[in-house]
Order: sequence, then C-alpha cells, then structure tokens
Amino acid sequence: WRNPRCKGKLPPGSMGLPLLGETLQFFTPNTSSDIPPFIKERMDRYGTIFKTNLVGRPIVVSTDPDLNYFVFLQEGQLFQSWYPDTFTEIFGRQNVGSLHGFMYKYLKNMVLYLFGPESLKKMLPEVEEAANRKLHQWSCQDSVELKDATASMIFDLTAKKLISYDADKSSENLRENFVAFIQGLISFPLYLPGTACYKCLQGRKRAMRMLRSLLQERRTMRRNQQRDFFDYVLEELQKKGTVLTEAIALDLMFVLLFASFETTSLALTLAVKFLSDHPLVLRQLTEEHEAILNQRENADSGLTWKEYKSMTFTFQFINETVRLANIVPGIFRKALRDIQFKVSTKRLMEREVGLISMSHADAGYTIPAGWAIMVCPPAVHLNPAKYEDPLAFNPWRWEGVELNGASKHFMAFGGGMRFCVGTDFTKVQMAVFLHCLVTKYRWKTIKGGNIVRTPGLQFPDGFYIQLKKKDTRKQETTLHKQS
Ligand code: HEM
Repeated sequence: WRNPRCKGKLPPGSMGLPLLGETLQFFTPNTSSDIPPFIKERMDRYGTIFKTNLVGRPIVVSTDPDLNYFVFLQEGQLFQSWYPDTFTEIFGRQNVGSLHGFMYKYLKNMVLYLFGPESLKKMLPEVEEAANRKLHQWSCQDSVELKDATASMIFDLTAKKLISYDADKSSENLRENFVAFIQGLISFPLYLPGTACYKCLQGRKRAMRMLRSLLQERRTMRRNQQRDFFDYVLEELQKKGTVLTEAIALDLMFVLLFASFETTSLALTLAVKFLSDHPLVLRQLTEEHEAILNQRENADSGLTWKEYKSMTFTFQFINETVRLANIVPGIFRKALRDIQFKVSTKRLMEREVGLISMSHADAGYTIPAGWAIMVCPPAVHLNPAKYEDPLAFNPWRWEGVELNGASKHFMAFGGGMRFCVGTDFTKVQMAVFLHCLVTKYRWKTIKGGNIVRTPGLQFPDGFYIQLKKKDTRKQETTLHKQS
C-alpha cells in the first residue's frame, strides 16, 4: 500500500491509510481563500508534485505550472480526461465516460454553436433584458441572497437556450430540483429519507424525469425557433447506427446545466463581494460603464457587441475574480503511459528563495500508467512567484496582459484541448450583468459572502445584499466629492 510498484521514482508523498488513503483530509471543508490547506501543507513538505491516495485511487497532485501545462498539451496522447468514480455515481453513469468518448465531440460542437461568438452577439439584448428584469425585482425586495438570485437568472437563460425551457410557463420548477441536488452534494453519504444525501439523489431523479418528459414533448412538437440541444439529440437518435442513447443525452444535459449555472453564479456573487469590499475598483468599473452610456446617442439603446468588446477594465476585473474564486479546484486526468517528469531548475529556484522547502531537490519523477493526476489551479493562481501579493484583489495586475485563453499561470477555465467551451458565454453574462448593476443600482452588504470550499464544490455561506435604484445625479456628486 505504502510503496506502490513503479518502474522509476515516484513523487514524494503519503498514500495514507489502507483503502481510505487521505480521502478524509482531502474532503474537509475550509473557508480559506488561500491554497486549500490539504494541498498547501503537502507542497511545503514535498514540493510542487506529490503523490497521495483519494477515493481508492493513487493520484499524483501537480501544483507545478510546467507539469500542468504538459498535461493539458498531451490530452489524448499521454493523458486522458478522467473523473473519480464518485462523480460518475452522482452525475450519472454514462456521463463521465461519454465526456471523453464520442459524445464529447458533439457536446462541444453544440455548446460552441449555441454559445459561440456569433450566437452570443445575437443573444446580447436577451442577456441584458434578463439582467435588468432580475435587478429590478431584487430592488423591490428588502434583501436578496445573491448566489441563489444570480443562479436563478443564469439557469433560466441557459435552460432557455439549451432546451427551450421556459421557467415562467412550466408547472414544475426544474431549478429547484437542481438546488436540492446541489445542497446534498457535500452531505454525508447516508441514503435514508430525510437526509441531505437522500434529497440530493431525489433532486437528481426529479430533474432527470423532467428532462426526459421535456424531450418526449419535443418528439411530438414542431418548432420554428433556433435549433437547440434537444433538436440535435432527436436528429442524432434517428440516425442509423448511432451510438447515442436517450440516457446518455439526458445525463449530458444534466451535467451541462449544472456546469453552466453553478459556476457562473458563483463567479458573479464573488464579483459583487469584491466590488463591495473595494470601492476604488467599483469606481473604475462604474466609470468604464458610464462612459459607454455617455458616448451613445440614446443612453437607453441596448448594449452593442462593439461596446461589450470595449470593456477593458471589466475583463481585467473578471479575470481577477475567477483567479481568486478558484471555482474548479481540481482538474483530473489519467496517465495512459509511464511518464517521466523533471521539475525545472526555475521551479527549484523558486523553492530556493524560500517559497517551497528544498527537501526534494532531486526532482525527476515517474507518473505510472493508470494513475490519476490532479492539476491544481488554486496553487497556480495563488503562486507568489507569479502573482505579487497573491491574495490581494487587484484587477490592475491584468493591465496589458492577454486575457483570452489559458496560460501556464492562468487556468481558471482549464487549458489545452479541453479548455472550457462556456468561457465566452460566462464572460458575456458577467460583463452584461455588471454593466446593468453599476450603471443603475447601488447596494449595501447585509451579511455573509465567505466561501466554504470543498474539493468538489465551492459555495458562499449566504451573501445578502440590499439593492436600490441609483439616483444618478446624486451619485455623480458623491463621486466628485470623493475624488
Ligand atoms: C465561471 C464559469 C466557468 C468556469 C470557472 C469553468 C471552468 C471549466 C474548466 C476548468 C474546464 C476544464 C475541465 C477539464 O479540463 O477537465 C471546463 C470545461 C467545460 N466547461 Fe466550463 N466553466 C465555466 C462555465 C461554463 C459554462 C457557462 C458552460 C456551458 C454553457 C461550460 C461548459 C463546459 C464544458 C462543456 C466543458 C468540457 C469541455 C471539454 O472537455 O473539452 N462551462 N470548464
């Protein structure tokens, strides 16, 4: 157990207890905005690459920017996407396998078609309308819990685009089932009526039942609207010799809806939290968006694609938000062959200046075939050798930096071939929402906003704000006085 067989030299690290490995330590929730304690302690002890055992699998954890980059580049060659069996059980048996199998290609094309730049351009007024409608509703309430509120806005819009689901017309609420599912995700795995785990699986069952009946309805219904995921699935199912099944398609739909609204709503919640805590950032963001309105002939005409593309500071702000949010704490792969990897002298020097201990100076390691590897974005995003004062929220650090795509030091949306296909959609939703928020509203924080982090899910402890329509004239005077 402790010394697994290996043809070369395994990275340092402990395999933990028989069967359990280090699973319990790994899954302990924390509220630190720093590198998760589990990872940080081991980085200090073993260096940038270490071995462990989680949920019964030997795993190499990489916090090394060069190895992470190599893993992304070698997708499909030396490494393949892999997610732990617990994910497979929870998200649907078909899912994880199919994500790196044949269906993956279709899924990616579908998302690119629905949320690619051409579609997003057309969608801009719809996104703006949804944000304005929700903000208006919230400003009529005493307070709103922002994570839930933004999740509802994003879910409705995404479900409308993906499966033409209309929340206002439906008798059962699809998102409520997802909420029950999510609340139980981090629960103790005791499947008895009344427990969170039971509610979680019931939520998933009900959501799947709804998706199935929506697909059935579609079989009998003609539509003139833009093609959506269901049209595509039905077409595919009719093809001779297709490997796609209804079950696989529905599982994929479930995961896609989950992946799209949980992530973006968390990013937006944190964005508002950062704005509340950093008045100078709020001021510069507001100025950027007010300038857009001032340059228009008619301030009430909707956002144009050109205006969206001109939001330089907003994109810096979004990058800084997702860097610190670390929404995806681990990206998993499986090694297809024995892989040799040597930690670069540059990284060893980073250690020498005291960032990481020097206890493993001779750092040439083997990752055995079949082992899992977990790329750890938080360690990359909070690396003091790359990001000065890494825990500080500083959108200005992105000035003049390429903001699209991934790099060795920025992997909030993954990297390489599996780079997140929803990135552009996320950025449009965030930028448009922020535009409507800062130009028309002011708010005050009531309570909460801390992020509870587990390796599978990050969620705020309840972030309540009170939102009020802005008196634009008053605001200008205040800003003037402040400056
Ligand atoms: C803040 C928001 C988001 C974050 C932080 C995020 C993060 C990520 C990351 C890290 C990956 C790579 C996973 C891997 O390599 O195994 C990924 C992949 C993916 N994301 Fe996102 N995502 C976000 C929003 C979205 C949205 C809105 C959608 C859909 C509309 C989406 C759909 C996908 C899909 C389909 C993949 C798989 C791509 C592939 O395997 O090639 N994501 N995302």
